[in-house]
This record gives sequence, structure tokens and C-alpha cells, in this order.
Amino acid sequence: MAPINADVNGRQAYVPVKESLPEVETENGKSANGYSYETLLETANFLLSRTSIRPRIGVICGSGMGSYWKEGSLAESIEDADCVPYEDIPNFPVSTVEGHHGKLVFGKLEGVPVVAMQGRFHYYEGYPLWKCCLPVRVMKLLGVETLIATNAAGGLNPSYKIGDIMIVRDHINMMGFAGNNPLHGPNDERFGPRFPPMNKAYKLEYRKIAKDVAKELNIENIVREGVYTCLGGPNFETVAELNMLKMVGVDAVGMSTVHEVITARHCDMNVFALSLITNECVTSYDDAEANHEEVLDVGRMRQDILKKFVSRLVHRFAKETISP
Ligand SMILES: O=P(O)(O)O[C@@H]1C[C@H](O)[C@@H](CO)O1
Ligand SMILES: Nc1nc2[nH]cnc2c(=O)[nH]1
Repeated sequence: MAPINADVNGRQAYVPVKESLPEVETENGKSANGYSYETLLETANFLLSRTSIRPRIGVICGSGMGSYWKEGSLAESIEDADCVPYEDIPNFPVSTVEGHHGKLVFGKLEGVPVVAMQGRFHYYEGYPLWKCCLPVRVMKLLGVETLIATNAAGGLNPSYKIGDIMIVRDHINMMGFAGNNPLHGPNDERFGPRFPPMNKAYKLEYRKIAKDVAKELNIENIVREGVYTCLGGPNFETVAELNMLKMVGVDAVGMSTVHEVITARHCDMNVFALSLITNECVTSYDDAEANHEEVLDVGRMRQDILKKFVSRLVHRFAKETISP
């Protein structure tokens, strides 16, 4: 198998900068934070052998973007597509959420080589956070420079409406407050530093471009910017929990993205994230209950707009911010 740092199609894939650290053993003899760098290189090499696409941008398609359906989804609109089901990928987790399609789609969006995850891995499925984020590290090893993470979320900001799209300005890592972090355990410097900063997690330039693109597409009236938080799920929140989150400045609540973004920033990827507001968070005991069907219905309703939005973003991010 060709080494990952071979010059493939005239472009240099990711080159490791340091030799491996000795693996730190835990009591049961396994590395504490999952697969080693070398193991993930094997996964990346396998994928490079399955496609001639050398992706520059990675897109995670959340519940509002066709991870549960195929027809008309962003992943379906990728051209020259090579699809690799998760179950065929060495060391990859397999999505356990009913209806999730579970595949990596390599191809082109507006002429830009991309890889899209159709179906992500959630903590509530039973995976530790490092495993939920394993695909992000694999993307890095494939040469991806920019991650676009999308999710479905409940709108907590009272001015948000169902169907709005929130550009994520920042996040609050609630699970991290309890010590649960995808970077927990021994650090391999070839991915990134032990203590990565997080104050510039969501690239300012991308957020500006996204607002520009929203104007171009005439959807600025539904595009917001705010703070996202992830809870472990799978239950939706209680009224008291939502009231607390509102007080600390959360605008939208979901069950993903934060740990993926931390992993991506740790290995120095550029990050953009958006939330599709699929339901209003219920901060009163009289209101209707949140439910997953509503989340999917709103995703389907907004899929054409989201597809156009994300495709334009891919084009602009590649043109204006990624090395040729
Ligand atoms: O994968 P995302 O974060 O888009 O999905 C959200 C969180 C749960 O998986 C699901 C709840 O309806 O939507
Ligand atoms: N935690 C959480 N995740 C969601 N995903 C979609 N809507 C919601 C919500 O209201 N809460």
C-alpha cells in the first residue's frame, strides 16, 4: 500500500512531523484515548486506495442535512462520487442510529474535491468521544484542511424560528465541564499540542464569508449567528436545564459538533459550523414536547437551501482561504 505521505496526483498528502510517542498503557493494557496515529494512517491509506479524489474540505452532514435520507441530500449532489460504507473502512465505527446511511462520499462540490460524512457518530450511541471524532483525524490525514460541521439543534434564543440557520460563533463544552473531552488521555504531538487554545475555534473569515453568501442567496433573513452547546443525549432537555443554558448564553442546543470541532482545531484544521434550528426549545411545562420526527421534517424542508448554502461555502472557502 502506498505510504500516506506519497505525492498523490501531484499533491502532497499530510506529512507527520514527529516520531511516535511511546504509547501510554492503562491498567487494561490499552491506549487510553483510542487508536494510535499509525492505526489511523492505515485507515487513511485504505481510503486513498479506494478513490482518486484528494479532498480539501470535509463536510459532516448532520440530522438536518440528509444523514437519515438519501433523496436530494447534499451527499447525493456530490459529483464524480466514490462512496465507501463505514462498515468497509478499517478501524471505523459503524453508525447505530436507525436510518443513518453511514458512508463517506468522496467527490466534487462546485469543482472542489471534498469528502462528506453521511451520518456521524454520537456519544449517545455508546461511543466514547474520541471514537465519535475518529473520522475528523482521518480527514486530516487524507489532507483535508477545512472542516464544515453541520447539525440539527433546538433553538433556545427566543428570537430564533424553526428553519433558521445559525452560524456557530462559539460553543460551550458542557460535557468537558464534567471531564469528558475527545482529547482526554495521552497526547500525540503529531496530531497537535497537549493544550490547544479554543478561543478562535470558529474561523472569523469563514463566518464573514457565510454572511456574504447568505446575502447573495437572499436568505439573510433566516441566517443567525450564535453559541451552540452539546449535551450527551439521547433525551431532549428538561425545562430547568434549558433555563440554565439560556442564562449562560447558549443560543442552540444539540448532541454533537463540539467534540468534533475540538478534535479538528487540535490538528489545526480550519473550522466552520452551522446549526439548522429544527425545533423551539421548550422552556415551559405547558408546551409541546420535542421530538426527532420534527427534527427530520424540518431538515427535509430546508435541504435545498442548505445544499446551496454549503456548496457556495465550499467554493468560497476553497477559493479564498485554502492553499492551491
Ligand atoms: O447529528 P446531529 O447533531 O445533527 O443530530 C441531532 C442530535 C440528535 O442526533 C438528533 C435529535 O433529533 O438531532
Ligand atoms: N439536545 C438537543 N438536540 C437537538 N437536536 C435537535 N433538536 C434538539 C434539541 O432540542 N436538543
